[in-house]
Amino acid sequence: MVRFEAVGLRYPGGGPHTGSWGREALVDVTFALPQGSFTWLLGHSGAGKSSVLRLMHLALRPTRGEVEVLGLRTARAKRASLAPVRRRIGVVFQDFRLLPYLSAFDNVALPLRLAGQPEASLRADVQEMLRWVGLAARAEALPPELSGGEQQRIAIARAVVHRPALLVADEPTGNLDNHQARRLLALLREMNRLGTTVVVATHDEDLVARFPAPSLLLQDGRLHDLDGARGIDAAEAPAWPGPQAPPPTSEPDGAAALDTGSAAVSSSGSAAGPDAGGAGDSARGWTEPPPRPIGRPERRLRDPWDG
Ligand SMILES: Nc1ncnc2c1ncn2[C@@H]1O[C@H](COP(=O)(O)OP(=O)(O)OP(=O)(O)O)[C@@H](O)[C@H]1O
Repeated sequence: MVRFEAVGLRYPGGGPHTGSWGREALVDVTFALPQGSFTWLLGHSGAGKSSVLRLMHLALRPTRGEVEVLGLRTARAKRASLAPVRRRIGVVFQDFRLLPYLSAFDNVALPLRLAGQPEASLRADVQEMLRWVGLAARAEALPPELSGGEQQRIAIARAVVHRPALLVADEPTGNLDNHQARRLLALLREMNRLGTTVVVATHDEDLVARFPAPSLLLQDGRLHDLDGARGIDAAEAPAWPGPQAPPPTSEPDGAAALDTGSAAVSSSGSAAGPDAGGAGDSARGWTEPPPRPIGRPERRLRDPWDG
């Protein structure tokens, strides 16, 4: 669950060491997203979308109010308590944030290594993910040797390889063509169907129309229209076992997934056309099959394109 309560956020202003603060980038933002929900985060440039996501993945804390993520109230939490929660969050940054001196493989492997997964099992998981995003052949490439779209796909593979309980994505389709964007969304919806809470900030209205889901709309740092996001009913969805068993204290039971868009995913799959899998795709970057089982069988991702 993600909960914002009367959140205000101010960035330091007036330059370094001046001690002054700018105007509030977020003002009285209040909402709650149940575990397992899928939410669009909408708003014009500068409205505060990235700021909301930074609070969600614990890169920032609110200057007032409370932000609760995966059971942790972050506003006054001890620093040491943030790290284990961060490890359960996948982040797709607007500017990718790949480590330029690590290969594509090592970038994707990072969350698994941080979680202490043995190298032997880790190799298969990373290769699986690289295959899925169509970049298995570029495993040894350094990020500066990859195109913008390829870097974005590596960033996406890194964000989802450890099956996070919460995935936040900041304009994840910005460098992808329409076909790749639809496939990415199908993957995110499939992860969501399995129980991951997903929040996607975007300007892409076509994508939002294609994958309808509750949305949060920001205007000048204020929540404008909750569009039902406050009232998501998460009761019916299956529990998400999660790639890393959550620490016992971290999450109330009953974590549930809301499949608000499985029909949209399916129809998108068919809309992708007869070449949605197979050779046609590898030319465009994404290959079939989508991720084969990673980890225990019950944690497998189903093929989002199998209708
Ligand atoms: N590091 C920062 N320091 C100072 N002000 C910032 C910082 N980051 C964002 N802001 C300000 O906070 C406000 C919200 O910015 P934010 O990046 O959250 O918007 P956004 O909706 O994500 O925009 P975009 O779609 O262009 O990425 C803006 O007024 C911006 O100038």
